[in-house]
Amino acid sequence: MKLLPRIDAEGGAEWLARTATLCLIDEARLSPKPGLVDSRGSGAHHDLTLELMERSAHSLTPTFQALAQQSWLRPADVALRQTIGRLGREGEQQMMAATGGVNTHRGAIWALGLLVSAVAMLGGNAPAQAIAATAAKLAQLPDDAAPKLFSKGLRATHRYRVPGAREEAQQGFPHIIKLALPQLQHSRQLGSNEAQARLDALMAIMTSLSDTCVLSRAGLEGLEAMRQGASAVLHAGGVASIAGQQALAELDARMLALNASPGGAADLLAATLFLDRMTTPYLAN
Ligand SMILES: CC(C)(COP(=O)(O)OP(=O)(O)OC[C@H]1O[C@@H](n2cnc3c(N)ncnc32)[C@H](O)[C@@H]1O)[C@@H](O)C(=O)NCCC(=O)NCCS
Ligand SMILES: Nc1ncnc2c1ncn2[C@@H]1O[C@H](COP(=O)(O)OP(=O)(O)OP(=O)(O)O)[C@@H](O)[C@H]1O
Repeated sequence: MKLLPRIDAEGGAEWLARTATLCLIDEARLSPKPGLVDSRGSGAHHDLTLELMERSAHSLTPTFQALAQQSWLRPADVALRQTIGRLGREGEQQMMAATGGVNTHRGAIWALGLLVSAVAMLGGNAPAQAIAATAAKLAQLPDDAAPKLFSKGLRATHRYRVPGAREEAQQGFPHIIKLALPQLQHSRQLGSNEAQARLDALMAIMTSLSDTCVLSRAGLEGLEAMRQGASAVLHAGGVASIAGQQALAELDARMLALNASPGGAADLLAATLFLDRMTTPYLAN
């Protein structure tokens, strides 16, 4: 794998932040995504629009930049964990201020925030697996300053006894490393265009994630519909094939009927695009 040239802390932090924001915007615009906000419309969401998602993404650039600056060449220890926990929570507040109190990117701040920190800890240059493993170390450390708040995601992980956003990070983002990135590369190699390859990567995540957004809104029936529908798209030949496009349209209709939206999968797609840009020179900017 070819890596990017080594970069310095200041320019590196700015570049990482810009790239993370771009990945959020790329994810939001990518269409057609089942149940999610995309350039066609709001999906299963009544309080979200593409414009709001983009405004939210831009509001997070300073947070990502501060995360990168504070993490540059630092080791994974409790002090750094507490710093990035504080910056992440401040980022959530900035997001809420920019969106008028709507949760657009809570899960994305968590996943991308940890990954931005991890790249910076590694000096701005490392393979995807090393970045994910470093982010996992951070996620495993305690953050005693974190308020013990109730959340829908936490309730879903307890009720259904499944891993959620926290565990995905603590395990080193297996849905990105083992499913999404390999699928992205595979679909590109088969000649899919970039949007099709990204949609295939989203499908790969959706075949197995316990997405607490889906569980909170549509229970196990919604989760099963998501997983089966995404498998059907990939088995039909992926989004580049006519049969795959048909299966994707069916999945979209099913998710809308169930009021289900795979927001966790969308966050992990944005994080996948980020790791892809970190390690694919022609996509870097
Ligand atoms: C751990 C987090 C995600 C809270 O998780 P919790 O499940 O309690 O909350 P919540 O339901 O609001 O958020 C979960 C979000 O993650 C996404 N998600 C859902 N399921 C999954 C999954 N299986 N895998 C990954 N992401 C998922 C969804 O978008 C969902 O909205 C995080 O918000 C947090 O602790 N933030 C504090 C600040 C911090 O420590 N930041 C450090 C890094 S910047
Ligand atoms: N393109 C997208 N469309 C919709 N959601 C997305 C998209 N990308 C990421 N998400 C994620 O989905 C989550 C939103 O899910 P959801 O609306 O279920 O959360 P909520 O605000 O907790 O619940 P509710 O809207 O039911 O009150 C966000 O935290 C965000 O991280």
